[in-house]
Amino acid sequence: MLETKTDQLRALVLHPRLETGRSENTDYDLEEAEGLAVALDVEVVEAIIVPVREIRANEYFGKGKVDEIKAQVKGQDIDLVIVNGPLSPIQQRNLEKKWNAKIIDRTGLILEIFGLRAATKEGRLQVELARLGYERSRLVRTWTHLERQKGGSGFLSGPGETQIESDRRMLMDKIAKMQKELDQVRRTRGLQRQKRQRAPERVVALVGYTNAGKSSLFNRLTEGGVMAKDMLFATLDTTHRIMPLPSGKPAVLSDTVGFIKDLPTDLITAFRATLEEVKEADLLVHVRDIADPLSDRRRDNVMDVLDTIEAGPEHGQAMIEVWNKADLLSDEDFAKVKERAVASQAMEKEMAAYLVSCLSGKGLDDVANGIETALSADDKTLNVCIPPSDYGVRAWLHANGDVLEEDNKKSGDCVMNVRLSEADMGKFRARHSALIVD
Ligand SMILES: Nc1nc2c(ncn2[C@@H]2O[C@H](COP(=O)(O)OP(=O)(O)OP(=O)(O)O)[C@@H](O)[C@H]2O)c(=O)[nH]1
Ligand SMILES: [Mg+2]
Repeated sequence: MLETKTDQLRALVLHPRLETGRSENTDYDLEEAEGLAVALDVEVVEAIIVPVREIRANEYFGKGKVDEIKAQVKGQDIDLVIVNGPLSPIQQRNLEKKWNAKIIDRTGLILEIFGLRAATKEGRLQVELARLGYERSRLVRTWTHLERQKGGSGFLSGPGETQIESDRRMLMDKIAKMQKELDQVRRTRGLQRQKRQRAPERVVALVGYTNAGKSSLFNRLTEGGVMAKDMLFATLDTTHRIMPLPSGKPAVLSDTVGFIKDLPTDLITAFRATLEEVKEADLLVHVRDIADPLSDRRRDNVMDVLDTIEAGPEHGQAMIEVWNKADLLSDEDFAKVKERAVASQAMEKEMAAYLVSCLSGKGLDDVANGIETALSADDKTLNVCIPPSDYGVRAWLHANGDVLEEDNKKSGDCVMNVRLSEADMGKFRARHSALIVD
């Protein structure tokens, strides 16, 4: 359904700048908040930085500011105030009363965005569950999709006490029901993941800050990929596709939810299943918007989130970086950044980075090669001698490894030199150590 301009909520974006904290990047923070608001399809009437000397328990902002903003909300006919920071339920409630407008804080905003973007059934359930948890702690109805349009019943008026009680009961029921549903979806996904692990394809997961270009890269890299009916696992959902590696071998590429600064804990919990997948990937590809002035800070944010789920290089997981949006760099910056990327590829100790533009397609071949190189970095070779009775093993080696040499002896034995990933090598040693020569 197309919404006309007049249906859009008129929003005021406030970025609280704590006078005590570091504040050098406030402009970008404001810009990010504004961008998120736009992503929600609201009309941003104004976005302003509000200095906060001390956070007040009741209304977050000082009295003077609260009155000032009240006048602005009234004067500009604002429906929604987005506060780009954490509000306690009480602060949110009080400000809503005072300003007579709907308020959402940063967590609420991020939840809404995730809700809009969740593509899979699991994703939708996860967001909804996180949102319900958040609502429960607030005892006020947050902004739901149904209420997005202007003039929805009771949109601006807060619920009364009995309403709150029955809302709370309803929420608990709903949470329990969804938790069940989600458990079911997770079981299915767990099974799929097991299948994927048993399958010979390596799993490569894209991670990165929201809007860095993960999905764009995903689409680019899987362009030539088949939707793999003939592959070993049954379902590839919208976020898993086959990527043909330059050697011709297929890998499974998985697109993931974008990370963001101050990811609400509710969301991290809700997305645990998705994040598990990140953890178990053979390789992480960290997609970064290299033209973003806050690129480095956002890299740190992403690494922090990875750390909380015990994924990434710190936890022994292979990772490379893709520096996207090269087309947005000036010629001068491009040359400098490119030099850094090339240098990183040559250095053992540094994480290899590849400069690309998903928009123009420039650099994508290098990324594909980089992925293949990283995937095979820990490969090991092995000499085996397989008697005819064990020919199933031979097929397994062909499916899972690179057969570098193969010699069929007169005796019927097959002597092979095979390159295997570390993981497959482990499996092979555990099951067929008797067949290993050396
Ligand atoms: N100029 C330019 N824009 C790009 C490039 N790659 C992606 N974009 C744009 O950046 C925006 C975000 O791209 P996505 O691929 O959706 O980013 P994402 O990381 O998947 O974002 P989330 O899923 O929201 O976390 C889109 O508007 C893309 O068109 C690029 O190389 N250059
Ligand atoms: Mg995406």
